[in-house]
Amino acid sequence: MGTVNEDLRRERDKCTFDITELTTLFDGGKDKMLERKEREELMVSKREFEQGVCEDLLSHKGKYEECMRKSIITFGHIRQMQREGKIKITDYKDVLDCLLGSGNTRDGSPLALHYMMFMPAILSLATTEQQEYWLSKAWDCKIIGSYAQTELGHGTFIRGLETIATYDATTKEFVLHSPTITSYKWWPGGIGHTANYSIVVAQLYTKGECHGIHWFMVQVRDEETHETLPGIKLGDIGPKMGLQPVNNGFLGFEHVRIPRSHMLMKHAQVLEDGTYVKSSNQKLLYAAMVFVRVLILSDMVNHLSKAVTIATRYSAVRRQTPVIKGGPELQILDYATHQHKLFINIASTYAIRIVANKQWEIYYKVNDEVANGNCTRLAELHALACCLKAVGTSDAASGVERMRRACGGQGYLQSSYLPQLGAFTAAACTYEGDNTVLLLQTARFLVKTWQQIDSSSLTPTVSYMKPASAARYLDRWENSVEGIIHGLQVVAVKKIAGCVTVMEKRVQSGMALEDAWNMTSVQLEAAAEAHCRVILVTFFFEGISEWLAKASPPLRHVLQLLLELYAVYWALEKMVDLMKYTCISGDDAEALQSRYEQLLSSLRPHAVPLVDALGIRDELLQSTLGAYDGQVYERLMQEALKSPLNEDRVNQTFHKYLKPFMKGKL
Ligand SMILES: CCCCCCCCCCCCCCCCCCCCCC(=O)SCCNC(=O)CCNC(=O)[C@H](O)C(C)(C)COP(=O)(O)OP(=O)(O)OC[C@H]1O[C@@H](n2cnc3c(N)ncnc32)[C@H](O)[C@@H]1OP(=O)(O)O
Ligand SMILES: Cc1cc2nc3c(=O)[nH]c(=O)nc-3n(C[C@H](O)[C@H](O)[C@H](O)COP(=O)(O)OP(=O)(O)OC[C@H]3O[C@@H](n4cnc5c(N)ncnc54)[C@H](O)[C@@H]3O)c2cc1C
Repeated sequence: MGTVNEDLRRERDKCTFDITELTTLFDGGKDKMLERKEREELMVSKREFEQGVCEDLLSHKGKYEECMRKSIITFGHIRQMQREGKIKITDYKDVLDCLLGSGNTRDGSPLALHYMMFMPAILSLATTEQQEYWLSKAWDCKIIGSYAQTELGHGTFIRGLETIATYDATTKEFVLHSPTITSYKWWPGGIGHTANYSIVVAQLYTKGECHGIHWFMVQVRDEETHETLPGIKLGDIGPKMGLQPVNNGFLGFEHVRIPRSHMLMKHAQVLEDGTYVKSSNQKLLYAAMVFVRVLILSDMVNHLSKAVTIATRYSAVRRQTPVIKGGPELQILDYATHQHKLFINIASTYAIRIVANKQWEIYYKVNDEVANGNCTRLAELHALACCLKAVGTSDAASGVERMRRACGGQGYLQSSYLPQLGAFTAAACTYEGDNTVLLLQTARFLVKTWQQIDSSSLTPTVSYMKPASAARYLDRWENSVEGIIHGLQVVAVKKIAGCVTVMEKRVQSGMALEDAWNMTSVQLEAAAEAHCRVILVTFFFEGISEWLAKASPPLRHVLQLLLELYAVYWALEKMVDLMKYTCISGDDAEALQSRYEQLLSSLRPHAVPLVDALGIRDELLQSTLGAYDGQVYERLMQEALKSPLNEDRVNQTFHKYLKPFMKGKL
């Protein structure tokens, strides 16, 4: 729009640090930042995007069709980069990170699953030969894939899935069948109208024996006509809370035959004669889910970055209520309550980016070990990915909701883009494993770790449990980031130990272990969350320390404030636990509260620069409230005028219904 809003300009004039320096750290280095900018420039410079209609105003069908048009431009570009060797399948995590960050459809993409689940599942579950065959086709988009695991009857309990794959040794084929309505696949993204292949999860039967769930490549549509293949029943599941164009669908099979080679056989195999060869570790079959949970944490950074950018810029522009009679109205960013809403989420954005990067490092390390036959850290990785996916998506979802409220009524408008971000993050709390269920998986690992604490050496992410369980670990409270980490560690350990004690008592009183677990599961979920808080603050602390070593003094100061705010915020949030389990005193708690308020004031001048440094260009932010120039009122009006209801001065319903009603004729 041109001129920058005066208030926003003033905020930027006061900036004390080099914004590009921070963007470079956030992006993971200068090269990565330049690559991202170049990629985004190419994507948004495509004129075809401009010709589109506003997606928010379209029907369910219209949204799908418009998003398909846009996605093809995006993915055409990605394919071009891949053909030119600029992105490689070997850096698949980077590819996904880039795609998700640079996605420029408003409400998801029908091709999202192809990249987010179909290809990762091939990478995790297919043999080298299968990968060579399927990945080259998928990577080049010669085929488009979906991932069909969840069924109408079962999402969480995957061992209870009902789809059957029976091996027929005479024809060397599997026969896929959906025996009940509850066995219909329900939710696979892209299956509605986009994908022509899908990875399907089904109970494997061979030689009359069931071997549990396995993963199969199934063609569902003709490659030329896109017509559904015989025996396949599929369709769209209808409008959702958000992510309309993701094209989630249903899928059923009536005795559909696929070749033996279409079972993904990296970990377990069915030989030609029907002999089943078990995986060295059956949980390796769940590898794709672990990868995607790790990916989801990275994706939360994208959504939260957008939400805090929108809300912070808007809060600098928005003025409301003079504090001194007759004085100017304050920028809402100056209210401490508002800073309390905003700044923790800015800090969370940076924290989740750092933690997500650290989680990727662990993921690749453990994966390398597994490839060499060492599965020692598999359970730890699973527990880590589960709790970080659960707490990360939950923090992002509540953060986005807080940002929506921070924008008052305007945040409720689709044109603000906050409702869509809310729908993205809400969905992430459910998909790839409901958050409660995932936290209980982590709890299971923590309980086992606690029970073996004296007899075995602890893996790195739980190594704090041993020292933190010692009576003298925290005999003096310290109000510092390290002190808070120690306090949170003690809370986590005592909560886990408490759960074990409660369960043991319940079992001793005659309760079955399963019932004791269920009855204690509210506490178990909280214990897993407490452990995850330790991980989040610790990884953020370690990651910021690495950034501090590279940063110039003015930036260092701001990063330290951000880290401290994050730690103090969570200490205050968890004060009841700290009071219960550690030696923190009422005076320490008061001092922390007062420090928190100081931190809000100290961060106030840096708020706009901190979100500018996230580097989201307007075309990707797509928000009336969050654009760089802060011309919010002009944009709001411009978007409102596009409403189809404004096309007629008098809507036909006036004559048809309202007028007769007002005249008492209806
Ligand atoms: C890139 C595109 C660009 C586009 C650009 C343009 C657009 C830009 C914008 C685009 C934005 C995005 C758009 C939207 C995309 C939407 C994506 C949505 C994707 C979501 C897909 C899905 O949603 S897909 C379905 C996932 N559905 C689940 O996720 C089920 C959960 N349910 C379980 O996952 C199991 O059911 C559960 C609980 C483990 C129990 O499994 P179970 O019953 O077999 O196991 P048990 O509990 O008995 O546990 C037995 C022992 O196994 C251990 N163990 C268990 N798992 C283990 C593991 N993985 N690794 C190691 N160990 C493991 C455990 O710890 C126990 O260990 P121990 O015995 O030693 O204690
Ligand atoms: C937007 C979106 C996209 C999706 N995309 C795909 C896809 O592409 N492919 C695919 O296969 N699936 C997909 N899913 C499905 C998703 O993976 C499942 O919805 C998810 O795993 C939860 O399963 P469910 O819906 O059966 O919930 P349920 O398992 O029925 O859970 C319902 C409630 O019961 C609780 N609960 C269930 N079991 C337990 C337990 N053991 N202990 C305690 N509480 C429990 C849960 O916490 C939850 O609150 C998608 C879902 C969404 C929303």
